[in-house]
Amino acid sequence: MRLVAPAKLTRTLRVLGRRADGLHEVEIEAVHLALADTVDLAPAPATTIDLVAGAPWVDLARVPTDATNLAWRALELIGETGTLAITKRIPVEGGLGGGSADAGAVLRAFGAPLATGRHLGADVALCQLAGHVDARGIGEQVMALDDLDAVVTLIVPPFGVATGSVYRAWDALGGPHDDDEVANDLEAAACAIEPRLGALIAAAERRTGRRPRLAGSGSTLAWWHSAGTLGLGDEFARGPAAHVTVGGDDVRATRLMLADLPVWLIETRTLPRALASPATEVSSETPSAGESA
Ligand SMILES: C[C@](O)(CO)[C@H](O)COP(=O)(O)OP(=O)(O)OC[C@H]1O[C@@H](n2ccc(N)nc2=O)[C@H](O)[C@@H]1O
Ligand SMILES: Nc1ncnc2c1ncn2[C@@H]1O[C@H](COP(=O)(O)OP(=O)(O)OP(=O)(O)O)[C@@H](O)[C@H]1O
Repeated sequence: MRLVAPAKLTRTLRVLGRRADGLHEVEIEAVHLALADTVDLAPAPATTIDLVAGAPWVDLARVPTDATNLAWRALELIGETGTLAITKRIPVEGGLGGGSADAGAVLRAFGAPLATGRHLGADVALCQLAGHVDARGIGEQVMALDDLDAVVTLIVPPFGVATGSVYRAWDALGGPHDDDEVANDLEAAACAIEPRLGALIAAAERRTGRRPRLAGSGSTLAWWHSAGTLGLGDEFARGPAAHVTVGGDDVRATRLMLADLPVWLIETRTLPRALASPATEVSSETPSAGESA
């Protein structure tokens, strides 16, 4: 069984405050993208994980292959075992819910109730539901919204940001809020702990005239525009590229230097909820290791 595990992208992320247990109350509107991991699952008496890098920006060294992998934990939670072959395309620690996506895909395939994955992570129910989602509480109270059709352009920096550190920085900064229509209350906190993010946002705004916003807790940045609209369309004509197709939707990517950092520029689009299902066709072509360096 081949499962599609789409990346989640927050459109608005408001942090309402810190609870007594240290977790934060949030209000999130998020979509899922054609940029997706695939999880090939086959029944077996014991669980094993095999990882494949499905895109050159994926750092497999940071993904566990033991019982701490969120896909393995999801299987364990519902009392199943099997071989999991995960093709990672979602950047690791990119704020796009990579681990939660894989766990959510496993839970969705078995029709587990949405509350099942809450102890695996605040984002797991959101990823299990897929499509366009509203999330409240610590992110685990989810509601399906009508599909939202949009093209997005992502900047994937050569570093990740740990979610817990970003929420702690939000507390330390006194809980800043963001008035933008595409608000992310965690952006200032992420920039405080990772100054290269602020430099990338400024360089990206200078280059395109539009400010990209932080995805979730970062480190990915996102514009809700096509690369063409941003004047970046020509970037895809040269240099090493990666190409992924999910349900007929293309994900195209290329290398770019921004603020003296080598980043990946990825154009993708929102994936309707119905396509986050086992029958969806997924394929990818990635350049050789030499080209992707
Ligand atoms: C930033 C978002 O990804 C936006 O969708 C989520 O709010 C975080 O979801 P997640 O990555 O699934 O987060 P978890 O793995 O559950 O939590 C990682 C850490 O982030 C902090 N955390 C997470 C969610 C939340 N509502 N409040 C928090 O304070 C906690 O320190 C927690 O230990
Ligand atoms: N299946 C998985 N894929 C990726 N990372 C996993 C997986 N299972 C566990 N992890 C762990 O989760 C950590 C966070 O990776 P992930 O890509 O989920 O971060 P993220 O996208 O920033 O998360 P979020 O957006 O949910 O805050 C990794 O460093 C890794 O150790």
